[in-house]
Amino acid sequence: MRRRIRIVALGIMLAIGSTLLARLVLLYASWQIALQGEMEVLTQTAGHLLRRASRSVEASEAALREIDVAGFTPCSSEHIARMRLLTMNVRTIEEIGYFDAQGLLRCTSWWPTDRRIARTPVDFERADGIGVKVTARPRVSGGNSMMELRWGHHNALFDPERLVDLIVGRRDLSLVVANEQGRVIQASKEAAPALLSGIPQRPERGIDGDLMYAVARGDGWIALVGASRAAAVERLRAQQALLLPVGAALAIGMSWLAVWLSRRQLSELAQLRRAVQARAFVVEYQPLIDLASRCCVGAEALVRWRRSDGSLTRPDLFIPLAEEHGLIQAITDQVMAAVVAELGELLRSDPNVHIAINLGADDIRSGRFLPVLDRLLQDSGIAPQQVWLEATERGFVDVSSASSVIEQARRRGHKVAIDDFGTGFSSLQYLQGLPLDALKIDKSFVDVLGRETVTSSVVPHIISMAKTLGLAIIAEGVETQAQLDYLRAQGVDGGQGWLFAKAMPAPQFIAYLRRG
Ligand SMILES: Nc1nc2c(ncn2[C@@H]2O[C@@H]3COP(=O)(O)O[C@H]4[C@@H](O)[C@H](n5cnc6c(=O)[nH]c(N)nc65)O[C@@H]4COP(=O)(O)O[C@H]3[C@H]2O)c(=O)[nH]1
Repeated sequence: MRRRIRIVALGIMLAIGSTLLARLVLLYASWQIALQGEMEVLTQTAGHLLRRASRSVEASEAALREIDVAGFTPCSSEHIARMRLLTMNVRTIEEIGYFDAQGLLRCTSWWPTDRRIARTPVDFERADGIGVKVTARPRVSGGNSMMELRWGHHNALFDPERLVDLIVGRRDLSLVVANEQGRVIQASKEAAPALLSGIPQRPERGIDGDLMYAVARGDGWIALVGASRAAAVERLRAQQALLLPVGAALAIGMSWLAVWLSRRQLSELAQLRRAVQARAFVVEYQPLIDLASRCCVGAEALVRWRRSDGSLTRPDLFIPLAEEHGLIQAITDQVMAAVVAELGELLRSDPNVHIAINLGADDIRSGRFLPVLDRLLQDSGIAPQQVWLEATERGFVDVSSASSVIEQARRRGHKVAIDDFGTGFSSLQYLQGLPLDALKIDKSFVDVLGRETVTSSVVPHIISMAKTLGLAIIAEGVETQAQLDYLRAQGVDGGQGWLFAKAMPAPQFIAYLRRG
C-alpha cells in the first residue's frame, strides 16, 4: 500500500515537475530566440550602415579626384560648370570648392567668390590621402555642421546626416558612424550615449547594461547599431503569446505521459505480484547440444508469465521489474519446483542429462535459493550434478558474496555458469576471482560470426580466455550452420539456438531428448 502511495505521489510530482520544466524550457527558449533575433537585426543593420557610409564617401572622393586632375583654368566658367555638374550628380555632395596656392577659397560649384575664406587644418587624414574635417561650418550650410573632404586644391561638403539616414523601419535603433580611431563622425538623433564611447575596443556583438549592440568595420569606418534590451523583451512577449498554446499542449502532453507511465508501472507491478501469488509462471526448456556429438545433453529452463488471457509473456519483459521489486526469489522458487516436478522422471532415468536454471542477482547475493533447492532435490532421485545454475554478470557484482554462494553450490555438486558473457562489465581479471564451471557466450557475439565486424573478432578471445581458465564454453543463439561450423572448429563445447530447437514445454522436450 505504501509503495502504491509512493508511486502515485511520484507520478503527481513528476506531472507537476514536468509542467514547470516545460514552461521554463519554453521561457528560456523564447528568450534565446528573441535575443538572437535582435542581435541578428543589429548585425545586419550595422553592415548596411557601413556599406552606406563607405559608398557615400567613395562617391565624393571620386568626384574630388576627377575635378582636381581635370586641368581647368581655375574658376573659369568651364571649371565652375564642371564642379556644379558633379555637385548635382553626386547625391551626397552639397558643394565643391576650389582653394588657391595660398589656401584661399576662390570659387565654388555655384560662383566665384572674393571673400577671404582661408582653409583650416583637417581633423584627420585617411589612409588613401583624403583629408577629413568632421565639423566644418561653411556658408552654404546656413551655419549647420557639414563634413568636408579634401583632395588637392578642392574640397567637397556633404551633410553627415546622410551617413545615418538609413530607412530601417525601427525608430528605436541607435546608429553611429565613426572613423577607425573611434571618433564619432555622425550619430542618429537620440543615439544611446553609451554607444558613443570606447568604440575602437568594442567586440562585434555585445551587451552593455541595457544596450545591445553590433559593430561593423571596414574602409576606414566603424558602424555601430544599438538597441535597448527592452526591445528584445518586447519581442519575447510577442513570441510568448505565439508559443503559449504550444507550451500548454507540451505541458499537458508531458503530464499525461508521466501519469500514464506511473499508472502503467503500478498496474504492471500489481499484476506481477498477483502472478507470483497465483504461481502463474510456466517453464519452457531449450535443448542444449553437445557440439562434438550433436546430441542433446540437457536444457535451459526459461520462465514465461502466463497472463489471465492465456498469452505468454517473455522473461526479459518482466524479470527486470521482478528484480527491481524484490520478486525474483519467489519466481526462482517456482521455476526450481517446476523443473523437479516436470522433468524429475527424465532426470532420474538419465543421470547424464542436466537442466540449467537461471538465477537473479538477489539469489546469487543471498544464497537463499540453496536450501530451497536442497529440499526439492531431497528424496527426488535427482543428483545435484544434474542441476546447473546460471546467472548474468549483474549477479556477480558483489564478488565476495557471489563467490561464497557459488562455492556452497559447487560443494553440493551443482555446476555454475556465467550467462550472457561479454554484454556487461566482466573482464578476465573479474572472472579469475569467481569459482565458475562454464561460460555462455552471448547471442550478440554469435550473431556476428563470419562478418567483418569488431565484435566478431572478440569471440576467439573469449574462447581462448575461457579455455585458459578451464571453463566449459556454451554458445547461445546459434542460428546457422556456418556459426555452428565456426564454433565447433574453435572447440566450443555446447550450443543452444534455433538451429537445433526453440524453447518448448516439458512434454515436447522429453520427446525431443528421447528421439536423440
Ligand atoms: N533469436 C533467437 N533467440 C534465441 C535463440 N536461442 C535462444 N534464444 C533466446 O535467448 C534467450 C536465452 O536465454 P538467456 O540468455 O539465459 O536469457 C534469458 C534469461 O537471462 C532470462 N530468464 C529466462 N528465464 C529466467 C528465469 O527463470 N529466471 C531468471 N532470473 N531469468 C530468466 O530471460 C532471458 C530471455 O529469455 P527468453 O526470452 O526465453 O530468450 C531465451 C531464448 O529463447 C536463437 O537461436 N535465436
